[in-house]
Amino acid sequence: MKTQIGYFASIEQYRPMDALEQAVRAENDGFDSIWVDDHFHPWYHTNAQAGQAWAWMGAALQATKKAFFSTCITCPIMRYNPAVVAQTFATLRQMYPGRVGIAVGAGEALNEVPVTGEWPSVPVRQDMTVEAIEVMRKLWESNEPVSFKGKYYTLDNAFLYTKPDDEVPLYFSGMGPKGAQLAGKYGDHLMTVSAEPSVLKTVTIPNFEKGAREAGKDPSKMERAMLVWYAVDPDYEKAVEALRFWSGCLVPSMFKYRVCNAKEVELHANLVGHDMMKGNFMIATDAEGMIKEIERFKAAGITHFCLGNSSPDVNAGIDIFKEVIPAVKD
Ligand SMILES: C[C@H](OP(=O)(O)OC[C@@H](O)[C@@H](O)[C@@H](O)CN1c2cc(O)ccc2Cc2c1[nH]c(=O)[nH]c2=O)C(=O)N[C@@H](CCC(=O)N[C@@H](CCC(=O)O)C(=O)O)C(=O)O
Ligand SMILES: CCCCCC(=O)CC
Repeated sequence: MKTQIGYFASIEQYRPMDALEQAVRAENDGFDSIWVDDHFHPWYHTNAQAGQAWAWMGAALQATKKAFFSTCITCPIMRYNPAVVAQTFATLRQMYPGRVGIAVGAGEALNEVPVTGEWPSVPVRQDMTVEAIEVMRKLWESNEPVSFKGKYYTLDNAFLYTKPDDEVPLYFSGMGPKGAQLAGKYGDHLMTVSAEPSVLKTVTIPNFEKGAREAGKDPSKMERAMLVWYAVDPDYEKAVEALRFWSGCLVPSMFKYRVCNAKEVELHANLVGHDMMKGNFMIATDAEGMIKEIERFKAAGITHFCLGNSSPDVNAGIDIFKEVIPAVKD
């Protein structure tokens, strides 16, 4: 499978219009795809944003010409009703044929708790995600009104009047072994996030392949996408520190507990050391260093990169890819 290089235009880290300008620049520099975070509260408090992802996608699709777009990722189970998620992405894909996908996952307390007050366990949220996908696919595929009574969701003669000519490709996020297996079974492609190459090779990807085979699919035809943050700067330590905004994502308890306050996440994020950041993010002083970083994850099985740019000079962090992309594409 051919390697694809995507740009993660963060509307948590950057103002929506700045992220849109980054997306246009990234497309012009040769990125294949643009991904956007779907958040209610952000992963840091100071100078953070949290724009609405679908509103941003409509504007960014219109401002670009050919790049593929997807959220990275949408949780379709609580603050959003899956039928409305299906309607939104069907509309976008009809308007921009071939250019729109969706990535889904079991959610984060940061986004679901502030507006629902609910936070079910991981296994329950994974089960809800699987049922939400069933709801979305029924609506995308049916030529007749759909009635459905599931464990979590109900459709009563629901019909999508606005549909694309083909189905919306669905990436399923799996961070843990069970999540990865579900991704293979119920997703069209895998999405994962900042995992170490050894974990990808021995846990995430084998479980994803197992799930795909259980569903009778050929995993070699499915993408393995990964969101990973990077910073490029001639001063290596400055590049590491520029990734501070995302260091809360490296704290496992942020996923286990009901942490929904960005100020609290920031307190934990500020305690993460440079060693941990160096192991989990891509850090380089020049194009050659970035090429090596991408090759490291390609060797572990990643085929589609969603690269979150946290470089001190954001535009330089995009333009360096004019040199990187031709070198890493097969
Ligand atoms: C927590 C793990 O669950 P998993 O289903 O594998 O992954 C969950 C993630 O997909 C979501 O949280 C996702 O919504 C996060 N996310 C995101 C993910 C991604 O790959 C790329 C980009 C993004 C950006 C983004 C996200 N979410 C948003 O809402 N918006 C965004 O923009 C996990 O570890 N699962 C394990 C099982 C863990 C478990 O059950 N633990 C139990 C204890 C078990 C025990 O002790 O025995 C517990 O914690 O209670 C697994 O194997 O699946
Ligand atoms: C390990 C981090 C997973 C979540 C990342 C996220 O929500 C940022 C967009």
